[in-house]
Amino acid sequence: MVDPLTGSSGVNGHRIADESLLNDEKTMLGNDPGGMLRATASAGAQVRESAALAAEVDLSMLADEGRPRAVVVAGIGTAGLTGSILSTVAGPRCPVPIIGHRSAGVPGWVGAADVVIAVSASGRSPEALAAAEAAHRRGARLVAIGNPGSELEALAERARAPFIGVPRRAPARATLWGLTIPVLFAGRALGLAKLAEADIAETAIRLDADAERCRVGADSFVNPAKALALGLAGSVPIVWGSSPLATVAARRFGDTLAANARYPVMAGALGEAGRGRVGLLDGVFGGLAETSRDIFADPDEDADEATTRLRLVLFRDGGLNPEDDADEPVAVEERRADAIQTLADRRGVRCDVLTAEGGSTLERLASLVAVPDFASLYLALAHGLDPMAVPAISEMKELSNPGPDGIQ
Ligand SMILES: O=P(O)(O)OC[C@H]1O[C@H](O)[C@H](O)[C@@H](O)[C@@H]1O
Repeated sequence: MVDPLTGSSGVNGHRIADESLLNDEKTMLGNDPGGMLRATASAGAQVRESAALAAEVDLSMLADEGRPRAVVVAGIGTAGLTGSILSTVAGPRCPVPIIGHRSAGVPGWVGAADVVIAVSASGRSPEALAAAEAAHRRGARLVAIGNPGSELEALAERARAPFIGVPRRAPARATLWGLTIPVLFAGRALGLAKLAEADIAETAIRLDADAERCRVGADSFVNPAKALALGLAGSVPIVWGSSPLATVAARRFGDTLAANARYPVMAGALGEAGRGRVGLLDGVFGGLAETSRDIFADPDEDADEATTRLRLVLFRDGGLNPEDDADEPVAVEERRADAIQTLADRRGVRCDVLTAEGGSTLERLASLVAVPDFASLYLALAHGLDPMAVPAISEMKELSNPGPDGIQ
């Protein structure tokens, strides 16, 4: 139990990342008592399990009244990210707006013509519960996704709305795939997202293969997640995505780096960053920090540890195929991605590049999420931090929720 009066209680770990910890399997597992590594390695299994669970639920009533005016995906944190994923999979030509709603309830305009997808891993976030309630009250079509036996399930039952139960075995942020697949099933039932069984299977296979490459026993030389984590150690990471799909992955990495490794991160779309935030490369953590570096020094041996530097992680999409019907031609995205690498290079800001692979949107997204998910855990573990227990999150909840007697 965290003592709310002493803000740093429960916080331990080392300020400087210790590379040797990442080759010490026993210590790593000891620092991960909640099993975040195991939960993250289950991504492929989550995809298969959720697909089987979602297939058992009759979602036909969602499409009964025809195409909705809008779809609102309501949920917070990881649950909220599933809305961005649905919108990415539905693609730029989706005829219906798909809107993520990350605060309690639903937007004021939601009514009988709309569909609300309420998502909560625990099945009890006030945001998703209020959304499900509001959807029911306003006569919107509702589907709820989350922990079986939860308040959310009870609410869905009362509203006579379909509920897809996703067993909760880990914190929400390690259940991304378990939550995502049912949201995509709902999108498919509405005729808005293409989701072939083969794409689901291929995505699960890719997640399994990446989990294998990133396994705890594989050392930093062959483990892409450990290598990425060590590159980021001690830096201020900037994570930019070259396309809408790559930006979803970039934001996900921002979330996991913050919650698991407790690093401050700037994450977003490269197109937008290019109009403002790219200026960071010239600043005190970027070009200015780099000009003081000894250019003959071994780049991997940073003598000047006191200087905090930016580290750019660029997620490149590359485009699925030339007839991709996105509004922005792939060539424009590619040129912008090349440009940012040149800018970083000119200033001595180091840059990691991850390029999407795979045949479907879902698989390509998975290819950009899997390794960074593990990297966020390894970065936590290199600092001796338990990636699951985040005292600040519990403390925040304690301080901001009313006590049993109603006094805050
Ligand atoms: O998915 P839910 O159970 O509704 O949780 C939503 C969010 O709640 C908490 O704030 C957790 O710290 C987040 O990691 C989580 O994503």
